[in-house]
Amino acid sequence: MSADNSNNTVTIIQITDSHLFQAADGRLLGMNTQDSLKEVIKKIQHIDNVDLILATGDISQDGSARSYKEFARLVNGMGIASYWLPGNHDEFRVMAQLFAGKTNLYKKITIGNWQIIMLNSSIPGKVFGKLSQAELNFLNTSLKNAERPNVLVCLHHHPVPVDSAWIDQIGLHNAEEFFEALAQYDSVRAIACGHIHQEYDQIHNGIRVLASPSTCVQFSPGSETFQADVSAPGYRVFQLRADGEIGTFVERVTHIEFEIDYSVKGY
Ligand SMILES: Nc1ncnc2c1ncn2[C@@H]1O[C@@H]2COP(=O)(O)O[C@H]2[C@H]1O
Repeated sequence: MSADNSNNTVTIIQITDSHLFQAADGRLLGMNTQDSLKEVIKKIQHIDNVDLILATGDISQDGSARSYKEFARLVNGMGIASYWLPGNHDEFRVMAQLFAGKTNLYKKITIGNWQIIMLNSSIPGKVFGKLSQAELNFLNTSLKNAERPNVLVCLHHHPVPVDSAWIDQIGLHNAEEFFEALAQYDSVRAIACGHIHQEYDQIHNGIRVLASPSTCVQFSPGSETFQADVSAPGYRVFQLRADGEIGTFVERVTHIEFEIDYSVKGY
């Protein structure tokens, strides 16, 4: 995808870890994930001049065709271009079949003065992530041939430890290779990931690593073991400036009580 407005700031919304179910009333740790995504979307619709939406994986909890169709219906309903990559809960084959010929699964987006690269870090049957040789090759080629001077790389799994023992075991297992690839170019301004169900913003190896809250349940930052958090569903706003600078912040749904079962110790 390409749009020629290279002097403009590009506004992007990252949504992640929606965990939709086949059933409209599907719940994750007690929270109805379709309802929480709808509330997040209502809030995003009040933001002016959004150029595109990036969904960074775990769109579905159960990989069902119905969950993807509902996600597409809700997200496309905003009338904003959106691009999606898979997470560990997703069934990429189902996504690819359903959205063949559509732009949603494009892996390279050129907009303003930015190149966005969408990676698939999921491995069937595993909760942790790993970039296959094919994905690493794609990353290298895309960085080499980047059509703009500033690059944002997106993937589901966090490529850095986030100070939470249980979450750090299920991150990107070949993060070293990933950072080695990025280090060969001076164009990479940031990495955006999901999976950790909490906001995150740190510099690693000179590159800014950012994560967004989930559109449903959150995990407690810094917890050694699995722990659902009290914070509300949300999303991250990115303002990608033409000079490579990034403005970014997280927003959350307010004034709505979501049901969460804190006694559940996993899913
Ligand atoms: N109690 C637990 N301990 C470790 N991992 C868990 C636990 N409960 C769930 N998980 C997995 O950890 C994952 C974290 O994010 P996901 O939403 O990908 O899906 C979650 C589950 O697959």
